[in-house]
Amino acid sequence: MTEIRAIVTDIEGTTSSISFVRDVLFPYARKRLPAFVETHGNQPEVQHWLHETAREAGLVEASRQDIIELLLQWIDQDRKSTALKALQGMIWKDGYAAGDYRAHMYPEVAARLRDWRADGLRLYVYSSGSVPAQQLFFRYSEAGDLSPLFAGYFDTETGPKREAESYRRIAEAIGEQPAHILFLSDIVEELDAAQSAGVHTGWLIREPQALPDSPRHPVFSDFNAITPST
Ligand SMILES: CSCCC(=O)C(=O)COP(=O)(O)O
Ligand SMILES: [Mg+2]
Repeated sequence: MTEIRAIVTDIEGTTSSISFVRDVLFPYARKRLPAFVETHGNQPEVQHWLHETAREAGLVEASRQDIIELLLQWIDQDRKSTALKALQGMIWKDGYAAGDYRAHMYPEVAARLRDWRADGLRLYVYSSGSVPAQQLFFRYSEAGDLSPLFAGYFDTETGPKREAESYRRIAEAIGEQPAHILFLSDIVEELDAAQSAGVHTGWLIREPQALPDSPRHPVFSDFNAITPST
């Protein structure tokens, strides 16, 4: 492997469990979204994302109630909408601040991120969650405040995670050739896209998931199994 200088990691299913996102964060946002939109719907940033929601759905004239219904459907469908993710992030902020939950981290993740930083690697996040949501996630993690370990965050405003161009943009933004970057994810289509852009890949397949017969990316059962060559 060429020298790896930067690691870009996904969150859900990679650093953290899918069930924390689906069973804790999503229901928290779902329950509070109608009141949040009613209370904060006139704030410019919230207004912007409500407008983007309607635009994404192709709705020309949508009432606030229509948009709320749509967003609730999208939460149930786990739609990776940039607008939904931005609004969810704003709602989650209160839950973290109140101590209602802390972000799940697989047990080895924090120590391994620290090792990589100590080895001089730069760490980044690329997730469908909005950048503010990612920052909260690592700041209020079960393993303490991990946010100082990261040099930057990318969300779907950079582009969809299943498109190669998004990984080229990330490489450019962090000032590295794709060949010096390792992208970690649990989703093979994201890894395919990263590989098409020339980025190295690591496929996190955690127990009890079965290993594929002939995986098209290097497979790791956890972060301890990853040794980026530097
Ligand atoms: C940033 S925390 C919330 C994660 C989230 O909403 C999500 O959709 C996770 O997607 P990922 O790209 O990290 O698999
Ligand atoms: Mg994932």
